Amino acid sequence: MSPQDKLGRNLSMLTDFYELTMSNGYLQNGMKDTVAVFDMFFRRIPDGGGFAIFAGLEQLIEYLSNLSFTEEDIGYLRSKNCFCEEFLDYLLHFKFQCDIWAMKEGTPIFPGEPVVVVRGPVIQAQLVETMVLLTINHQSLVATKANRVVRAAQGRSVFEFGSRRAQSYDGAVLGARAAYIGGCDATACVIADRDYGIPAVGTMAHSWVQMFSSEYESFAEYAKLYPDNCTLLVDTYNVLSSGIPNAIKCFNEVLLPMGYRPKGVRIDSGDIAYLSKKARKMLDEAGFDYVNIVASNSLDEYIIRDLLIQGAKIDLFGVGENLITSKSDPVFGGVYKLAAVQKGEEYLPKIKISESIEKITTPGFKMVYRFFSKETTLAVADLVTLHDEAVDASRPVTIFDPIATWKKKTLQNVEAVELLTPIFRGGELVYRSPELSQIRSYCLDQVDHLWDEVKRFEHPHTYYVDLSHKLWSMKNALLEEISSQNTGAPQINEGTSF
Ligand SMILES: Nc1ncnc2c1ncn2[C@@H]1O[C@H](COP(=O)(O)OP(=O)(O)OP(=O)(O)O)[C@@H](O)[C@H]1O
Ligand SMILES: O=P(O)(O)OC[C@H]1O[C@H](OP(=O)(O)OP(=O)(O)O)[C@H](O)[C@@H]1O
Ligand SMILES: O=C(O)c1cccnc1
Repeated sequence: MSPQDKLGRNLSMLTDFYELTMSNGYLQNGMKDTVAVFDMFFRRIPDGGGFAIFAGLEQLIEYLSNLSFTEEDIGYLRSKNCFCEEFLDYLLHFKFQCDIWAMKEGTPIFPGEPVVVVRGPVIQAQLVETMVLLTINHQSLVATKANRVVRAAQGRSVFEFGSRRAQSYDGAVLGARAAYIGGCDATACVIADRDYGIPAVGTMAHSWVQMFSSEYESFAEYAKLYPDNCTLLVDTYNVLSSGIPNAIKCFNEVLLPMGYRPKGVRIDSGDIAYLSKKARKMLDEAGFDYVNIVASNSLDEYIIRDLLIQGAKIDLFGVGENLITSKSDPVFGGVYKLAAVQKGEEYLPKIKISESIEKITTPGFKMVYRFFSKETTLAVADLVTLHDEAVDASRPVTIFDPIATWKKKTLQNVEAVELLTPIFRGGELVYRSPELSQIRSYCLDQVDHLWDEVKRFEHPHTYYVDLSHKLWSMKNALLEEISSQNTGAPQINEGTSF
């Protein structure tokens, strides 16, 4: 039987066709065992935010640990009439051999820095591109969005309610996982609880209320069944003249006599600020000041922020479609680029040229450090270095903007933390993913170590991601070399790659 993921699927063939044609080509060109280094990085933070959250590593590990090809897969590939038998045999006996370094899940990440580095035989390092990008792009997108929503809620709980509007199964289940990493407290998605241990929660739908001859009866029957977990949906008919009075009646006549404390009411339409304030007053006056008010209905970080500015009395937010699809900015544009090729003991840097400066890749086999101020404990800058370059933070470290090089900053009294952790060595897994709840706590803690200026929604401060002097010099030398080779020749075209 072929290895499977949590939903019973073998995802080894989830790769773009060109990965296979290139890998087949590398083999036929005698380059099969040439060691290449690829970086995954992203260029733009969704929603104009100041940082993103790295997520999806566990699913990438699962995929890479299970990477193997069945006779059926090989038969299918053979039917395409473009792969040589040697390549098909290579796939049939595939054994993963790459080294991988990655950020830990939950780490705040910034444009331009490698978040995953893959080093290994190019035939393999090429093949895994699609899944590296797919898993990390999706979950980082949702974790980033969730973290925005959670920050807007200012300490109030956020429940992820998005399964029904997610883009398919993995969008729902792994979206719930990513949302939890980003700081959501719970999910409505049952399988996400069963398989990932994300607390599953729920209230009731309008259909439940509509199924009974009266709103009160629907509340009373629900309360009798679930007395210790009773949140009533109060907006099916009229929140203030019907829903809240019936909820109070149900609490008094059903739950209190049973010896239970009611939990909450949910408002899912109308002017949520206005209704929540009125509902709070009514509940308080009836002696239920401890009953939570839950709000839902196409919420996002901006509406939540606005509701709180309006003084809405909401204890808990249920957020679905805008979170699970990251509707306002639904693409996390992480890319996977060749950075170096090993030659003997050396790494030949590889660069991808572009007309736009930001799109020129940073060559070389690299490492990323984050500097934390020992005084404030806040993150002050990231430094991308060559992989084996030592960073001595015991002395002042001068960093500079890699484009506007005159912009310099000297960091003193800082601690340097290596951000890329070894995940695979020679194809062997050397990393154990923490429990999901630990990843979530780590994420929230790391976000606490960012400056408020980086965290604001509008025009956040651009966090420094600089290159070490060695790396910057190497990149510039390469650019000089390329431009001198092109002297007299037509302009360097977009797409020129060395
Ligand atoms: N006080 C408020 N300030 C800002 N946005 C709000 C406020 N109250 C509700 N909203 C948001 O306004 C939108 C209202 O959506 P919509 O026009 O569908 O109204 P509705 O109340 O859901 O109507 P319906 O009764 O038909 O369901 C939702 O995204 C909701 O979160
Ligand atoms: O609006 P979202 O942020 O996506 O949150 C999830 C929504 O899903 C439910 O509505 P739906 O109309 O699907 O079912 P219902 O009949 O229970 O209201 C729920 O009442 C929320 O409004
Ligand atoms: O439990 C809920 O209240 C819920 C679940 C899914 C979607 N909307 C609401």
